[in-house]
Amino acid sequence: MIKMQGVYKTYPNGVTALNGLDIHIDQGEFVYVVGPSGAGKSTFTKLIYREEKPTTGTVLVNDMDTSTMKQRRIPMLRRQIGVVYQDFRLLPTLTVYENVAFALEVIEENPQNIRRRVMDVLDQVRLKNKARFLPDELSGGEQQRVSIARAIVNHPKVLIADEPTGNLDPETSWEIMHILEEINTAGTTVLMATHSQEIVNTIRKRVIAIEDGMVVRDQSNGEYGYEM
Ligand SMILES: Nc1ncnc2c1ncn2[C@@H]1O[C@H](COP(=O)(O)OP(=O)(O)OP(=O)(O)O)[C@@H](O)[C@H]1O
Repeated sequence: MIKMQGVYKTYPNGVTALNGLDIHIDQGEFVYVVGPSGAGKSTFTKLIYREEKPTTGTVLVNDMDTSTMKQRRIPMLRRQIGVVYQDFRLLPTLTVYENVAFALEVIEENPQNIRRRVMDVLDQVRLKNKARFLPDELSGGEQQRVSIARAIVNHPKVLIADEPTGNLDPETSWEIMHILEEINTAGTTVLMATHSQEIVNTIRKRVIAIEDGMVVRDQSNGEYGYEM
């Protein structure tokens, strides 16, 4: 369902971030993307939700070719993909409820459905009791759970998490991992870029290691493989 073939990406400043990627990920997989800083992990994920386009090569997501896709089709692609960032990226003046509802309002979902779906998803990330809080009234782990709720409220086929535990303490990181595992068990493909040796070596999944813009390792039940 995610298929990259012969993908190269050179940014306008001349930096080559991806150097011939061939990757195939099936629906329902859980994949860690690991590798040194600057290896191309974020660039790889950005190609999937068409934040960036490859310089050459093809990127297929659910049979849509994101490399040649017309601008007006991008919203349709993004409806199938949820994204979670290291720094949460919540809107600071909106409540927890409003941050999550916003994702549905922009696609003009009807108000009754919005209410039901937002409360369901807040229940899933165990934050129903904080629906009226503002982001800065929450802990880092709670903010990340809101951002996960926002990412999945539209039932995406793919969830991309770019270092979702990067700003969190170990205990909170495990909570986030359990939520990501639950989402994956329900059928969503999860792609997680991470520098956490402990997480990758404990919750074993497929590991794709990228170095200098190339896949140097692709292991099922893999390990982190780098010294911290
Ligand atoms: N918008 C951009 N313009 C120019 N160069 C960029 C841009 N984004 C990333 N790069 C460069 O592309 C290379 C790969 O960056 P990328 O962010 O994909 O790496 P990464 O593996 O995610 O790194 P990290 O683990 O530090 O987040 C780096 O050399 C980076 O400086």
